[in-house]
Amino acid sequence: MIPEGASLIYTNFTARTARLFHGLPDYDGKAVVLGVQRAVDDIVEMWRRTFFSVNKSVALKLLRRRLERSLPDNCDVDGLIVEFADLHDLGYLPLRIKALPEGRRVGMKVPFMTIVNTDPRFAFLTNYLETIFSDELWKTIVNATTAFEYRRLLDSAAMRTAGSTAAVSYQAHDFSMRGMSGVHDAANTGIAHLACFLGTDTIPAIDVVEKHYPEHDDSYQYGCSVPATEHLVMCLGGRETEIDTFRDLIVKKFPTGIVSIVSDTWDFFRVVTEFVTRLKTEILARRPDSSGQAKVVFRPDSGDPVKIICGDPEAPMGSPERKGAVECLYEVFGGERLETGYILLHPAIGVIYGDSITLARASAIVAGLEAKGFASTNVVFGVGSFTYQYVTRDSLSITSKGTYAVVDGSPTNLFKNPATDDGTKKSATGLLRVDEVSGEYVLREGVTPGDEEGGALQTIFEDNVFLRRQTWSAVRANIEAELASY
Ligand SMILES: O=P(O)(O)OC[C@H]1O[C@H](OP(=O)(O)OP(=O)(O)O)[C@H](O)[C@@H]1O
Repeated sequence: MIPEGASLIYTNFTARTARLFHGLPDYDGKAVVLGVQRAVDDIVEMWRRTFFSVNKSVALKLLRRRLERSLPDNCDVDGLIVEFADLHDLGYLPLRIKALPEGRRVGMKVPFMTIVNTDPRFAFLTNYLETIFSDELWKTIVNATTAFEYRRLLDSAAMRTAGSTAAVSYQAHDFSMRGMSGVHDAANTGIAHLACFLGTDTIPAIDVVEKHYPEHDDSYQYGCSVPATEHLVMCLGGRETEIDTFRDLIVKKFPTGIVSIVSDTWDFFRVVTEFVTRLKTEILARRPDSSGQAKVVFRPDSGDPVKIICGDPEAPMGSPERKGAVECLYEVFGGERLETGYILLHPAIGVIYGDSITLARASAIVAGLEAKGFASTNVVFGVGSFTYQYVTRDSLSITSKGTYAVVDGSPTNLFKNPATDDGTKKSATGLLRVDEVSGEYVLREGVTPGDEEGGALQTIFEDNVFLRRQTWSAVRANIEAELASY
């Protein structure tokens, strides 16, 4: 549909508005740039595997079959096939992709990526790829922005109540995989959590960062987990002998290090009162493993998370339910009063809650613990699909728009600005340049081709060659710098 004389099309990707994003009350409306490198790698590889490396006649036959069977006959399939035949002869995607550094945060309507064709025969390609780039990127960016908010919440609560953020890298653990849309989705958006935290049960996300953001040091820690039971394990042990299942796990199967045990199979408050009293000697006798820790972590998994952890003010006076999990464990094991004045539970025990956690619930739990005099780091959060799947592309309105083209040799600035919109959908125009001014990314529109070459958007990919690859430690360093400057 584009004019025959079009030789260049230039498009940008941007987050347009955070109106629907659920951040902390002081969220400043920026998006975390993440996943571009992974998406470019996978899209290029997908084209290699399904098109360029397939015998030309076979590739074109498959393409023709799909086009003819899915489009009405008013479409010029022969014309499309000629374009794809030429592309197959070229043998790669003739694109220049520029992006902001991953792990940095960018304001709304400032592009984090631009794409332009490098061969005048394939101007159509730029926006032909709009959908797949959007599809591969939006959720990683939204979830990285959410993970950043969890990190801000937990860092600031830890500083206030524990006097240190040392434990926070492990204080949010990714529980989302079973609630995501397949392995691809879980893995490629699970990297968002790993940009801000180390703990994850989305193991394929570790594979993704190791593959696409490799470190030189083979011992680099991209992400980690701990031994943890599911309800099945507890059910297999039997209701009447549940305490024996706990004892077996604590004493025989995992006599050292961290072990996390789901504890609500029948009666959570019986576990954190009666069972822990009976098992106290065995729990305190456990020894550190290579992590330097020896901790039994109790996992409630039902009820109101805030009340279960912090206590239910409407429960009967003196009842375990009124005290909540942390206070119950404190009564049995004690803890240390930190210099901040808040109490940290004995290092031999801990609590993780991972059922339908949201930023709002995590905030309420942290505040509830603080109000009771307990450090925020007494609880670890299992951040699951209730956080990472309850999002849409509109959470940050991530979109792609063509802003510049060359047609019949003439450059033209493009833009949309619908009269029926409130201005949110108004696009940038012309060639774009992003500069960093006092730590903020600022967009300049309609710049010259020479000016477009400079600025913070850096060429990461050109004509099948990845030119600038970030390591995961560089991504995390950017996240840390963003946290420090918030
Ligand atoms: O809801 P999410 O945010 O994804 O959190 C993860 C949840 O997934 C698991 O539940 P599971 O499906 O095993 O069963 P359950 O709901 O009966 O606990 C886990 O026990 C958490 O409760």
